[in-house]
This record gives sequence, structure tokens and C-alpha cells, in this order.
Amino acid sequence: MAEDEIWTEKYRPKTLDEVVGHEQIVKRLKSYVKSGNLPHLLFSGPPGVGKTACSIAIAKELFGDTWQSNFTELNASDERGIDVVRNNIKNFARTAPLGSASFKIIFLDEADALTSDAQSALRRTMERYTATCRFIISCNYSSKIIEPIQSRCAVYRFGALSSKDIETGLKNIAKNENLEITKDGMEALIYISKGDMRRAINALQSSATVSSRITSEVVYQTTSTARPEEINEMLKLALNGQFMDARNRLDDLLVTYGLSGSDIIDQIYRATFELGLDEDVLVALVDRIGEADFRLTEGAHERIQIEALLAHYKLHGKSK
Ligand SMILES: Nc1ncnc2c1ncn2[C@@H]1O[C@H](COP(=O)(O)OP(=O)(O)OP(=O)(O)O)[C@@H](O)[C@H]1O
Repeated sequence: MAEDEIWTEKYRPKTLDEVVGHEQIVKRLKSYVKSGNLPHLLFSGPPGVGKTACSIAIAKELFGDTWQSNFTELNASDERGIDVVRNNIKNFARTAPLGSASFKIIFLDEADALTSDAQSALRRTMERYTATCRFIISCNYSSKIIEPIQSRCAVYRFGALSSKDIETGLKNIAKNENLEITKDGMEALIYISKGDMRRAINALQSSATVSSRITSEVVYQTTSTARPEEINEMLKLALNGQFMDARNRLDDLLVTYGLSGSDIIDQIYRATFELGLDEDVLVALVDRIGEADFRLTEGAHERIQIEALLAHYKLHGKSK
């Protein structure tokens, strides 16, 4: 294996048994493989949790050596337009499946990026090739997929992976790559992953370029993430009424880690639940975090929004 190989590819599950977590889903997918048939499938869920991995594992198990001829992965939101997507489907579907397979699989990623009109066109294409192809449609939000497509598919909702699942996946890789992950190193990787295995594996791979002993220090440094404790301390200062000190901490974080506004808001959001606040205060602050988060997506000034947020911690801290 090449040194610079991307681990998310190198460790992509080859079978459904190698998929971590999603026990109920995997069980049902296995029963399709066993029966040798497949309905159209709709996989919805956050990024990096195994939707593509499950699809490829299904193809490998169903088709064996001929899987690559009988499986294609297309990005539904191909920037050249839905017609290009439909043409690619047509070209792929035109030839008969290889080997003993009675159908081919078309994996369509990012289907929720399509407009309703494009989805309607896609639906007609699906119908046209139903005899020879099965579609696996992947999206982040199934609510963005038009009803006529949903009703033609068996829908599977993939959740974020649990801490235990992320740990299992990472331990497996660490063993293969001769890495030692310390307890706090694992906690850091889990914190950074937010239930996304791709993110966890990428963090592990970049940490491994620095040291084969993966500590939390290595992880936070290589991924430019503030330690949760540092965020906690900044929030506590603000809650204690020391607004200017909290603001100085914010400066440190921005300079040390080069964090973006949305990174910090995301970490503030997670830290706020760890502060043991009264529920009323918590509710008020989460409401403010939502507001700041929204404003950032609308292009508001990052620095001012985060400071305004810290100001609310001071105001609510005092009223506690
Ligand atoms: N449940 C899992 N078990 C084992 N490895 C996983 C799992 N989920 C993700 N991975 C790892 O992360 C990589 C990315 O996962 P995958 O491509 O399946 O994500 P996805 O859910 O399809 O995300 P996206 O919506 O961004 O396409 C995989 O190649 C694999 O290495």
C-alpha cells in the first residue's frame, strides 16, 4: 500500500460485516444480499457514517468479482446538470449486467441537492430502467426528496455513529498502522468526529504524520481544534462577569488555532451543555447560539457575533 494512501479509502469496509454500527440497517441489508435481490433504496443521514460504504459492500457481496462492472457511483448534483446525470445512467444501464447478476446498481450521491424538477426527471429515469437497475439514492435529508421517489424506495435512516462505534473503527486502523492511541487521544478523536467516521479517520491520519503515539495534544494540534476545556474556561469567565478576560481568551483561540467563527460557535454550543447551567439559562443561551449561528450563515461579522454571544453569557451568568 502506498504511504500516502488515504485511509478513508484504504479502510473502506469490504463487506457489510466490516461496517461499524447501524446494526439494524446492516441486518436488513444482509437479508437482501442473501435473497439475491434488492429494492430501490434511499439512504439518508449525515456525512461520513457509511451510506456509500454500505452501498459498495452490498455490490461486492452481491456481484463478487464483477462488482465494478455492475456498480456505478454518480453524483446526482453533477454541476453539469441533471441531463448529464441521466445520460450517465442511460449509458450504464444500456449494457446487460455481467456475470450471474440480474441487475446493476446505480448509486446516486447527494440527491437532495437536486431541485424538485430535476428529481422528477430522475424519477422518470428510474422508472425507465427499473427492470435492469436498482437505484441507491443517498442524501443528507430525506425530507428534501420528493414523495414519488421516496415511495419507490425502501428508506433507511443512518444516524451519527456513537462514540463506541467511532472508537471501534479507529482501534482497528490503529492496530493495522501500529499506532498507539492514548485514552485522552481517543477522547479527542471522538470529540472531533461528531459521529462522522470519515472525519475521525482523517483526524487520525493527520495526527499519525506527527507521531505514532496519538495523544489529545497531537490530535488537537494537527486538526486545529480548540480543546473543549479552553472553550469551557472562556465561557466560565464570561458567566462570571469577566467579559474582557473572556474576550482575551477568544483572541488567543483565534490566533492559536485559526478557528473560523462557525467552528467556535459549534464548540461553544457543545460546551454549553457541560457547564451545569440552570435550564432557564441554558434555554436562553442556546437560543442565542442559534441566532448567532444563523447570522454567520447570512454573512454577519464573525468576531462581533461571537463577542455578542459572550456578552449574553455575562448577562445570563449574572442573573443566575
Ligand atoms: N459505519 C462505518 N463503518 C466503517 N467505516 C466507516 C463507516 N462510516 C464511514 N466509514 C469510513 O468513512 C469513509 C466515508 O464513509 P462513506 O463514504 O460511507 O460516508 P457517507 O455516509 O456515504 O457520506 P457522504 O454523505 O458524505 O457521502 C468510508 O470510506 C470508511 O472508511
